[in-house]
Amino acid sequence: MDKAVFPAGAYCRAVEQIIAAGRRMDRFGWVPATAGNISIRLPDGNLAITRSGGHKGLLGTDGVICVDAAGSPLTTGDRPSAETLLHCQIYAHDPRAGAVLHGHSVASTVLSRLGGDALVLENYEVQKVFAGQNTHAARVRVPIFDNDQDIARLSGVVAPHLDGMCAGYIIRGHGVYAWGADMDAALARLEGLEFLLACELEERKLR
Ligand SMILES: CSC[C@@H](O)[C@@H](O)C(=O)COP(=O)(O)O
Ligand SMILES: [Zn+2]
Repeated sequence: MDKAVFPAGAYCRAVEQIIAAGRRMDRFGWVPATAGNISIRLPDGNLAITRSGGHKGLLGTDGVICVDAAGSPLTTGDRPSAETLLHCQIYAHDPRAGAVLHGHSVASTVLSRLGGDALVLENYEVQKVFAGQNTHAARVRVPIFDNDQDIARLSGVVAPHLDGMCAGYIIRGHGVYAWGADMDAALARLEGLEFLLACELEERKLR
Protein backbone atom coordinates (compact mmCIF):
# COMPACT_ATOMS: atom_id res chain seq x y z
CA MET A 1 0.00 0.00 0.00
CA ASP A 2 1.15 3.55 -0.59
CA LYS A 3 0.79 6.62 1.61
CA ALA A 4 -1.40 8.19 -1.09
CA VAL A 5 -4.28 5.86 -0.16
CA PHE A 6 -4.78 7.67 3.15
CA PRO A 7 -7.21 10.53 3.33
CA ALA A 8 -4.64 13.30 2.88
CA GLY A 9 -6.07 15.29 5.79
CA ALA A 10 -5.78 12.48 8.34
CA TYR A 11 -2.22 11.55 7.40
CA CYS A 12 -1.03 15.16 7.28
CA ARG A 13 -2.65 15.92 10.62
CA ALA A 14 -0.97 12.85 12.14
CA VAL A 15 2.44 13.92 10.86
CA GLU A 16 1.95 17.46 12.19
CA GLN A 17 0.85 16.15 15.58
CA ILE A 18 3.82 13.78 15.82
CA ILE A 19 6.26 16.58 14.95
CA ALA A 20 4.64 18.87 17.54
CA ALA A 21 4.66 16.12 20.19
CA GLY A 22 8.38 15.48 19.58
CA ARG A 23 9.11 19.19 20.05
CA ARG A 24 7.08 19.30 23.24
CA MET A 25 8.80 16.19 24.66
CA ASP A 26 12.16 17.70 23.75
CA ARG A 27 11.35 20.91 25.62
CA PHE A 28 10.96 18.80 28.76
CA GLY A 29 14.22 16.91 28.10
CA TRP A 30 12.49 13.56 27.59
CA VAL A 31 14.01 12.69 24.19
CA PRO A 32 17.80 13.15 24.51
CA ALA A 33 19.95 12.26 21.50
CA THR A 34 17.85 9.90 19.34
CA ALA A 35 15.74 8.58 22.22
CA GLY A 36 11.96 8.20 22.14
CA ASN A 37 9.35 7.28 19.59
CA ILE A 38 5.88 8.55 18.76
CA SER A 39 2.92 7.17 16.82
CA ILE A 40 -0.68 7.83 15.85
CA ARG A 41 -3.26 5.30 14.68
CA LEU A 42 -4.66 6.29 11.28
CA PRO A 43 -8.33 5.86 10.34
CA ASP A 44 -7.55 2.75 8.26
CA GLY A 45 -5.75 1.02 11.16
CA ASN A 46 -2.22 1.64 9.89
CA LEU A 47 0.14 3.68 12.04
CA ALA A 48 2.09 6.87 11.44
CA ILE A 49 5.29 6.41 13.48
CA THR A 50 8.69 8.01 13.84
CA ARG A 51 11.48 6.72 11.67
CA SER A 52 14.27 5.00 13.65
CA GLY A 53 17.31 6.94 14.74
CA GLY A 54 16.29 10.58 14.30
CA HIS A 55 16.14 13.29 16.97
CA LYS A 56 12.48 13.42 18.02
CA GLY A 57 12.66 17.12 18.85
CA LEU A 58 13.88 17.95 15.35
CA LEU A 59 11.49 15.89 13.22
CA GLY A 60 10.59 16.92 9.70
CA THR A 61 7.83 15.36 7.64
CA ASP A 62 10.31 12.72 6.40
CA GLY A 63 10.90 11.68 10.02
CA VAL A 64 7.46 10.04 10.11
CA ILE A 65 6.60 6.89 8.14
CA CYS A 66 3.71 4.43 7.86
CA VAL A 67 3.55 0.87 9.13
CA ASP A 68 0.69 -1.60 9.21
CA ALA A 69 -0.91 -2.79 12.44
CA ALA A 70 1.78 -5.48 12.75
CA GLY A 71 4.61 -2.97 12.36
CA SER A 72 5.69 -3.68 8.77
CA PRO A 73 6.59 -0.56 6.78
CA LEU A 74 4.21 0.26 3.95
CA THR A 75 7.10 1.57 1.88
CA THR A 76 9.86 -0.95 1.27
CA GLY A 77 13.15 0.16 2.80
CA ASP A 78 11.60 2.45 5.43
CA ARG A 79 13.03 1.74 8.88
CA PRO A 80 10.42 2.39 11.58
CA SER A 81 11.26 2.84 15.25
CA ALA A 82 13.15 -0.08 16.76
CA GLU A 83 10.33 -0.24 19.33
CA THR A 84 7.45 -0.27 16.85
CA LEU A 85 6.19 -3.58 18.22
CA LEU A 86 5.48 -1.98 21.60
CA HIS A 87 3.28 0.60 19.86
CA CYS A 88 1.49 -2.11 17.85
CA GLN A 89 0.90 -4.08 21.03
CA ILE A 90 -0.79 -1.13 22.77
CA TYR A 91 -3.07 -0.41 19.79
CA ALA A 92 -3.97 -4.09 19.47
CA HIS A 93 -4.76 -4.35 23.16
CA ASP A 94 -6.72 -1.10 23.50
CA PRO A 95 -9.05 -0.28 20.61
CA ARG A 96 -9.53 3.21 22.09
CA ALA A 97 -5.81 4.03 21.90
CA GLY A 98 -5.13 6.65 19.22
CA ALA A 99 -1.61 7.83 20.07
CA VAL A 100 1.41 6.30 21.84
CA LEU A 101 4.41 8.15 23.28
CA HIS A 102 7.76 6.90 24.52
CA GLY A 103 10.38 9.06 26.21
CA HIS A 104 13.58 8.66 28.22
CA SER A 105 13.25 11.09 31.12
CA VAL A 106 15.85 11.32 33.88
CA ALA A 107 13.18 10.57 36.50
CA SER A 108 11.88 7.36 34.85
CA THR A 109 15.42 6.19 34.14
CA VAL A 110 16.77 6.81 37.66
CA LEU A 111 13.74 5.68 39.67
CA SER A 112 13.42 2.40 37.74
CA ARG A 113 17.11 1.62 38.36
CA LEU A 114 16.53 1.71 42.12
CA GLY A 115 14.78 -1.69 41.95
CA GLY A 116 11.29 -3.06 42.36
CA ASP A 117 8.69 -4.19 39.85
CA ALA A 118 6.46 -1.10 40.14
CA LEU A 119 6.20 2.46 41.38
CA VAL A 120 3.11 3.20 43.42
CA LEU A 121 1.80 6.75 43.25
CA GLU A 122 -0.52 7.89 46.03
CA ASN A 123 -1.80 11.16 47.46
CA TYR A 124 -0.96 13.23 44.42
CA GLU A 125 -3.74 15.38 42.95
CA VAL A 126 -2.29 15.00 39.45
CA GLN A 127 -2.85 11.23 39.39
CA LYS A 128 -6.44 12.12 38.42
CA VAL A 129 -5.09 12.62 34.87
CA PHE A 130 -5.02 8.83 34.49
CA ALA A 131 -7.99 6.90 33.11
CA GLY A 132 -10.60 6.07 35.73
CA GLN A 133 -8.87 7.98 38.56
CA ASN A 134 -10.98 10.52 40.41
CA THR A 135 -9.23 10.95 43.74
CA HIS A 136 -5.73 11.62 45.05
CA ALA A 137 -6.34 8.92 47.66
CA ALA A 138 -6.20 5.95 45.27
CA ARG A 139 -3.02 3.96 44.64
CA VAL A 140 -1.84 4.05 41.02
CA ARG A 141 0.59 1.25 40.19
CA VAL A 142 3.04 1.89 37.36
CA PRO A 143 4.72 -1.42 36.43
CA ILE A 144 8.46 -1.58 35.75
CA PHE A 145 9.77 -4.17 33.28
CA ASP A 146 13.42 -5.11 32.86
CA ASN A 147 14.95 -3.64 29.73
CA ASP A 148 15.52 -5.99 26.80
CA GLN A 149 16.97 -5.27 23.34
CA ASP A 150 14.74 -8.06 22.01
CA ILE A 151 11.53 -6.04 21.63
CA ALA A 152 9.38 -9.05 20.71
CA ARG A 153 10.47 -10.76 23.93
CA LEU A 154 9.91 -7.54 25.91
CA SER A 155 6.40 -7.21 24.50
CA GLY A 156 5.73 -10.76 25.68
CA VAL A 157 6.70 -9.73 29.21
CA VAL A 158 4.51 -6.61 29.07
CA ALA A 159 1.45 -8.37 27.58
CA PRO A 160 -0.06 -9.97 30.71
CA HIS A 161 0.08 -6.62 32.55
CA LEU A 162 -1.70 -4.37 30.05
CA ASP A 163 -5.18 -4.98 31.45
CA GLY A 164 -6.03 -2.30 33.97
CA MET A 165 -2.85 -0.31 33.32
CA CYS A 166 -4.04 3.30 33.58
CA ALA A 167 -0.83 5.35 33.69
CA GLY A 168 1.46 3.50 31.29
CA TYR A 169 4.59 1.56 32.14
CA ILE A 170 8.32 1.98 32.67
CA ILE A 171 11.17 0.00 31.14
CA ARG A 172 14.03 -0.19 33.64
CA GLY A 173 16.90 2.20 33.03
CA HIS A 174 15.22 3.15 29.78
CA GLY A 175 11.97 5.15 29.82
CA VAL A 176 8.18 5.26 29.83
CA TYR A 177 5.35 4.31 27.50
CA ALA A 178 2.09 6.27 27.76
CA TRP A 179 -0.91 6.46 25.45
CA GLY A 180 -4.35 7.97 25.05
CA ALA A 181 -7.39 8.21 22.82
CA ASP A 182 -5.69 10.94 20.78
CA MET A 183 -2.44 12.87 20.84
CA ASP A 184 -3.70 15.48 23.32
CA ALA A 185 -4.82 12.76 25.73
CA ALA A 186 -1.55 10.84 25.34
CA LEU A 187 0.49 13.99 25.98
CA ALA A 188 -1.59 14.80 29.06
CA ARG A 189 -0.99 11.29 30.43
CA LEU A 190 2.72 11.44 29.69
CA GLU A 191 3.05 14.89 31.21
CA GLY A 192 1.10 13.84 34.29
CA LEU A 193 3.15 10.68 34.71
CA GLU A 194 6.46 12.48 34.23
CA PHE A 195 5.42 15.20 36.70
CA LEU A 196 4.67 12.54 39.31
CA LEU A 197 7.92 10.67 38.62
CA ALA A 198 9.84 13.94 39.01
CA CYS A 199 8.06 14.53 42.34
CA GLU A 200 8.99 11.01 43.51
CA LEU A 201 12.60 11.58 42.56
CA GLU A 202 12.74 14.92 44.39
CA GLU A 203 11.14 13.43 47.48
CA ARG A 204 13.62 10.55 47.55
CA LYS A 205 16.51 12.98 47.31
CA LEU A 206 15.21 14.77 50.40
CA ARG A 207 14.88 11.61 52.47
C1 LIG B 1 19.42 6.76 22.21
S1 LIG B 1 19.19 5.06 21.93
C2 LIG B 1 17.45 4.84 22.18
C3 LIG B 1 16.89 3.69 21.40
O1 LIG B 1 17.61 2.51 21.64
C4 LIG B 1 15.43 3.47 21.73
O2 LIG B 1 15.26 3.10 23.06
C5 LIG B 1 14.60 4.65 21.43
O3 LIG B 1 13.85 5.12 22.24
C6 LIG B 1 14.65 5.26 20.08
O4 LIG B 1 14.77 4.30 19.06
P1 LIG B 1 14.11 4.59 17.64
O5 LIG B 1 14.50 3.39 16.84
O6 LIG B 1 14.70 5.88 17.13
O7 LIG B 1 12.64 4.71 17.88
ZN1 LIG C 1 13.59 3.96 24.06
